[in-house]
Amino acid sequence: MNSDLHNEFAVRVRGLRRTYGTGASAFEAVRGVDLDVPVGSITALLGTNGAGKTSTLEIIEGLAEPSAGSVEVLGRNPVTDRAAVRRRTGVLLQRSGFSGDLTVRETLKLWGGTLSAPRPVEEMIDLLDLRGRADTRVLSLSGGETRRVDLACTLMGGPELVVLDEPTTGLDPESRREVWALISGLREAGATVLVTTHYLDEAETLADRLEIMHAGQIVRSGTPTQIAAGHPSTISFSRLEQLPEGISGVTHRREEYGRTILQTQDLQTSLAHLLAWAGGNGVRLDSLDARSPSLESVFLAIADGRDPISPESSETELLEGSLR
Ligand SMILES: Nc1ncnc2c1ncn2[C@@H]1O[C@H](COP(=O)(O)OP(=O)(O)OP(=O)(O)O)[C@@H](O)[C@H]1O
Repeated sequence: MNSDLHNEFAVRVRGLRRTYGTGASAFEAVRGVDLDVPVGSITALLGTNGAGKTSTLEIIEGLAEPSAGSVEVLGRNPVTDRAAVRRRTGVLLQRSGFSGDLTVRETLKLWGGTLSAPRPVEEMIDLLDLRGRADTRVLSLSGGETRRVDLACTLMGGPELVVLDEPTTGLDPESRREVWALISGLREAGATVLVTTHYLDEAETLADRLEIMHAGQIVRSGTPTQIAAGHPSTISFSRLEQLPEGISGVTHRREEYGRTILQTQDLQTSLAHLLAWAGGNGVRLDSLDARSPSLESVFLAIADGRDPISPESSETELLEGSLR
């Protein structure tokens, strides 16, 4: 690892702001973001639609300048030290700009020519499982294969920091899992990964640390377990009109898509109470489902603007200026 990477964070962002347009039409897409990506970690940046993830990532990638705040990537300024940072960073954009007329091998050769120390083309073909498609033109590839070519290019320079913007969007479940294995392998090889994704299961499976953005700010930060802690568990079943009053621990009830959904802070007690009532009254709870707090429930609460968490009830860092 490079000697000037003396600090423990591959990316450090402080008070980052990004405004599009000026005057009356100005829009602030990033509103004071602090973000640390520990060296050797996989950090996932998640967010509701239009939260500002891409706007933030573009600044980290050195493609845009912040309106305010500071960004350090591998200890350097990604805009003014762009050449140095770029050599040590692999970026996967949502859409790559490669010509579809070239074959996979030609594309990798061409890309390798732009790098100072590229890994061999044939090694990348094997790593991304593209051997059978090496002489196929990129425009004839499936979505998953095209994404693997993009990833091969991202990894070809042997980057210390890998920035992946939605790496598995549009991939089938099998290809997604292959990409997950590849990303985990990067961490094992000592690289740092910053990834954005819309898939919560992906973030939960892969990431050591999550940063959740909403309306231009980071509103939750921590491990997946820390983030889910303190959120209610849910019990659901096919809609029932008649339910007992005051099931122990239940804090909220709603009906959605033909199901009754109960939220509880004490899943075991509420479930025991409900089952005892159902058993005693000959009631069948069809499609009964009980689950502990998940990242999904946290995320939906943030997206809906209802966020039941309180700072006392969780280890999660409740960040200043969170939900509005
Ligand atoms: N060039 C631009 N000019 C004006 N507004 C923009 C521009 N680019 C993005 N925005 C706005 O900034 C906000 C943040 O956009 P951004 O693409 O960073 O969010 P995101 O979290 O990546 O969203 P998504 O996950 O939906 O792609 C959005 O409201 C978007 O409409």
